[in-house]
This record gives sequence, structure tokens and C-alpha cells, in this order.
Amino acid sequence: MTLLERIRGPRDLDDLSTEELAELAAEIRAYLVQNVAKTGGHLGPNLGVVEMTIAIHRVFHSPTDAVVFDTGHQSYVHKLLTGRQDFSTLRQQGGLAGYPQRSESEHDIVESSHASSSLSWADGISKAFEMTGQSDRHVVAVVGDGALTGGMTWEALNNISDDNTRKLVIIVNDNGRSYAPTIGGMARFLSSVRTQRTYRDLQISSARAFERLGAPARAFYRGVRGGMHGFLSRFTDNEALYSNLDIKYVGPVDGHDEHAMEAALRQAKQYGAPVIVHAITEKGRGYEPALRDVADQFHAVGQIDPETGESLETSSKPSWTSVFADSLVALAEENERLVGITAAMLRPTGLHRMAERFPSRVFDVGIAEQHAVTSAAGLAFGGLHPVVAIYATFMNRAFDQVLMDVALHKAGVTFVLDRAGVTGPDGPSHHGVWDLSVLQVVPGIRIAAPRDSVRLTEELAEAVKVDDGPTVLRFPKGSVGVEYDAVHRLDDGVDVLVESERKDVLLVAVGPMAGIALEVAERLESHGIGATVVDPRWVVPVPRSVVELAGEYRIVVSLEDGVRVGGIGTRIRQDLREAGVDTAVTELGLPDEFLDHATRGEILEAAGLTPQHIARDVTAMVLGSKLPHARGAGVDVPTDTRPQPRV
Ligand SMILES: Cc1ncc(C[n+]2csc(CCOP(=O)(O)OP(=O)(O)O)c2C)c(N)n1
Ligand SMILES: CC(=O)[C@@H](O)[C@H](O)COP(=O)(O)O
Ligand SMILES: [Mg+2]
Repeated sequence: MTLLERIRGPRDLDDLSTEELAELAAEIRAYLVQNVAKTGGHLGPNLGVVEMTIAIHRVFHSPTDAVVFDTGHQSYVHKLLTGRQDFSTLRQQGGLAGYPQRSESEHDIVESSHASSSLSWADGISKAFEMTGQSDRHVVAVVGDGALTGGMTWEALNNISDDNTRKLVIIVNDNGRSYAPTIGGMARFLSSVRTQRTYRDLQISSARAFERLGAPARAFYRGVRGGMHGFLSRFTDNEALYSNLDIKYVGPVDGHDEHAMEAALRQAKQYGAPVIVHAITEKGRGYEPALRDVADQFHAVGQIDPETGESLETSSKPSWTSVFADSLVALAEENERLVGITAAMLRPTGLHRMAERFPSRVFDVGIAEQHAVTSAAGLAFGGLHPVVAIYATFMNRAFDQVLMDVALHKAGVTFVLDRAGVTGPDGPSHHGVWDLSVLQVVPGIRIAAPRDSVRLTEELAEAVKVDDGPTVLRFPKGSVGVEYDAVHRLDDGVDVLVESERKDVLLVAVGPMAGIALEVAERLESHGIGATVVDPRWVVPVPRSVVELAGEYRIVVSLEDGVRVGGIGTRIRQDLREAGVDTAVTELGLPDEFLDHATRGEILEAAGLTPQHIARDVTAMVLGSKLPHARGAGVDVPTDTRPQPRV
């Protein structure tokens, strides 16, 4: 039995010797490489927190003490130490989640993978502990240097620093990277602390650290007290501005020295007050292929060869992301007003290609989507046309900025939402299924959903020409599919993909759901039911010709890779009714539920969004029987009495 197998819970760590702890760390690293190589996952980040996580669980007693991981992608070691040592089903349907999940363990608290929330969680939990007679319980938050660039962490620090009675330990997991090296003033400061001395010989007591680190460290944490202003004041050394520190600082500590980490955490724990422990770590630690990966040190990998790190996944088709990347560069060649903005995801969103070609026209703002959007409004005010590339799920965070900074001011900003729709293995907080419902209420917004790579290029070109309001392009994760040419295009840009003489069913396909819609149409025709498929291309506002066409059919079926509630189908129904068109409408989409991790196909199947399901349901509806209520399908049974089609 290996040491790791002996660890059935955190308390089994307590009696291990220093040598055994080092051996355990080595076993965990080997386990991570061997297993994540098979399933894919966040290998780099987890290799960087092995010793840290061991130390956390030796010093603090989870679940009595609450351990919160920011973003949560670095919680594999935590899982291994808290009774979950079968990673064979990691991020697979019914298997281990790639993030903390309360249904898996009492040791798991924050399930959302949206970054920069951990300190707010910790602030709330520690307040509650104090107010409910549980003040002996500690709260530990693990926050990365990347997550620290998110505004919520500053909001939380500003509050935490106001009350130094709470037992709250903030571990800054500083590996200097988000995907790429972390940007901004904060990162520069952390880097200066990291490089100012060989941190191994630095004392870990806060008092001594200030002496050795001097003004920058003091100013930085006083910046916590006074917000950004204090942080910037480190250059003016206006000590008088700030009173005592409210958050103690311990470090920097070698995050891979388990003994030093434990010592720092024990020191922090005994303060019984908010303390920052600044740990210096290395993403991908101990695994050469990750350390050699200049892009993102194996932040997230697919299936790889564990020996070489080479990807075992190949695709003959380009990704949606790469089609966007190349299309944008081509447009930027012709239009010098175009600039790109990313929130710490330059390569994942494809903006790295524009950055390589036009380095001064791409901005990485850190994990700061709200700032990205409002800064884009500023760029537009200044005469530029920003393209904000962002994963659909992270767009949720910046809704108010889209509404009140971009749309209210009619700013010409284009949002390119990658990973729109069901993504799959990253679970409920990663599916990009809310953008269509959330964004369509923004006055003046125009939303496009390209069905294939040709339309992506075309609709991006159309979007960046709009300078009097926000435009949105959304497309899914992964490789592009088949290209679907239109049989003809209506005068308002709607593409007719297949047209039936018999006006039974009008299928309105949003984006890549066109493929499924065409298959459904084929099946319906084989049942003697006439089906026409249209792709609006621009789905918000609903094109006039969709409303007009609908009046000629018995049933309209909308199909979208987004939540059905408040989706495009709802909008179509509303527009039809307002136009006096009483054609029955069925909106097909995802249920308004949190969808667990699984493959995209498995999730669409479970939601009834397959050609078989849809054709069966629509056939039943057309033949007049009540529809079996497919999950995720709203049904408006037709009242139309026109002659029944041949069966
Ligand atoms: C709001 C939000 N935006 C973007 C992301 C995508 N994302 C996942 S991990 C990551 C980098 C995190 O960097 P850091 O906090 O330093 O953690 P590390 O991976 O270095 O351990 C980003 C940008 C996210 N999870 N949440
Ligand atoms: C944790 C996080 O938010 C990202 O690392 C995410 O897992 C990346 O998703 P993709 O693999 O789809 O780029
Ligand atoms: Mg980092």
C-alpha cells in the first residue's frame, strides 16, 4: 500500500514524518500526471499546490475549519487528501468533478469556477462563524495571483481589513501566472517581492518581512486598507495616510517546502486574525513537459502522453477559436480602429494571434471582465472599435457594464463569446448557456450566432462595422462542424437552409444547432411532414422575415444551445404574438438548471436536444397529440385545424 493510499482523510496526515511527507508529495505528483494524462484536466495548477495543500490539511482541521479554493481548478490534491482517490472518471458523467463539489464531500465548499470570489466567500463564512458562536473555526482561502487581479478580491480585502477579529488565513498562491504570466501592478509587486531576495532565506514573520521588504510590502497591504490608492502610494511613501495594518503578512514562503509552509500557516493560525500567507509556487512543478510549456504550463490539458506531455487528441477541423482568431487578424489588417481585449485568456480566446501581429492593439486586463467591458466603452468613446473576447459564462459577470456602460452610451463594442452553449467537462459554472437570455434584454444589442466557420467570418465582419451599439457573436467550444450553405438568403439576411413545399413546420436554428435542425427536417419529411429550416444568423433582434414566414406554417420550432427560459425561442414567440401571428411555437433549448459535468453530447441527449427526440416530439405535435414534455422543451400545442399531413 502506498503512502497516498493510507490517507483516507486529512487526519491521517498528522503522524507522517518529514521524510514521509516528502514521499507523499512525490506520490501525489506521480498520481496526478498518470491520471490526468488519461482524462484531461488542470494538471499544471494542481502540480503547483501539492505541498501547500498537504500543509493546509495538517495545520487546519477541515471540515471544522473551512477551506475555500478560488476558481477551484487546483483542488485535485485536496480531493486526494479528503477521501477521493479514484480519478479515472474525472470530469466525466457521474464521475469526479473537476472543481470542489459539495455532493462529493463535506470538505468542499465553493463549486463555482468563476475566479476571484474566494475572499468574499471567506469574509462571509468568517463573519458567520463569529456571529453564531463558532469563532473557534478558522477559514482558509487559497487565491491565485491571477485571481487577485479580479476586482472582487479588492472589495473583499477592503472589508476583511476592517475587522481584525476573524480567524481568516488568505494563502496567496503566487506562481506568477494566470494562463500566461499574470499582468498588472499587483503582479509586478508580487514579482518584486518574489525576486527581491532569494525567498528561501527570508524570515516568515510579518515584522521582519516588513523590515527586509520595506515600503513596497507595507504600501501593498496598506493598499488593502485604502484600496487602489494606497497600493499606488507606495511610490510616494506617504506613511501618514495610513493607520495600522489590519491584515498581517507572512512570507514570502517557499510553497514547495512543506515544512516552511506549515510553519507559516501555524504562525498565521495563532494570530487569530486576518493574515495573508504569501506562498511562492510553480505551476506544473515537478513535471518537465509542463514547465517547458511556455503557453500556460499545462494549465488545462486534454489527454496527453504522460512521458512526453504530447497531446493525444487530434482534430482534422480547425477550432471555432482559431477561425475567429484568423478572421479578426484579417479584419485588423484593414481596419486600424480594431483593438482586442482579453481577461487573462489571450490564447484560450485566440487573441494571441492578433497580439502577435499587432502587439499594441491587444490588451490583457487580468481576470477583470467588468473592467474589460467598461474600458471597452472608453476605447469606443475614443474612436476605436474594441473586440472583447471572453468565454460566454464569464460574460455573466459583466452584464451591468454591457448594459450601462456600453449600450446606454451606444458604444460600438463587439463581444465575441467563445464556449457559448454546453461545454461539457468543466461542469455547471462553465456552460455558456445564459448569454442569449441575459444579453437579449439589453436595449440596442445585436446578437449573432454563426452556424459554421464561413458565417463566423462573415458575421464578425458585419459586427465590427456597427458603431452605434453593442454587437455579440457567440459560438461553441471545440472544432467547427460541417459548413451549411443556404439555398437562398432573404433580404434581411436570414438564410434558408432547406425549404419544404408543405408549410407544416418552420425550424428556426440558432447557430450550430442548424446541423441538428437539418437532420430533424429530414426525419419529418420521411414522416410526410413538410419542414423548412432557416438560420437567422443575427438572432437578436429577431429578423422580420422570420416573423413573416412563421405566419405561413402550422408550427414554429426554435432550437438553441442556451437555456430555453428567456431564450431566442421566447423572443420569437413574443414577436409573433405582437405581430398578430398565432402560429404555435415550440422553444427547444436547455432547461434552466445547473448541468453537471459530462460530454456535450451526453448533456444535449439528456435535454432531449437530438434529432431523434425532436423529430419524434414534433411529429407527435403535428399529428395533433399532446407532446410528451421533452426536458427543456416548451410546448404550444397547435389549435390549427388545417388538413392533417399524410402519415
Ligand atoms: C471570472 C473568470 N474569468 C476567467 C476564468 C478562466 N480562468 C480559469 S483559471 C484562470 C487563471 C487563474 O490564475 P490563478 O488565479 O493565478 O490560478 P493558477 O491557475 O495560477 O493556480 C483563468 C483566467 C475564470 N475561471 N473565471
Ligand atoms: C478553470 C477555468 O476556468 C479554465 O481553465 C477552463 O477550465 C478552461 O476551459 P477550456 O478548456 O474550455 O478552455
Ligand atoms: Mg497563478
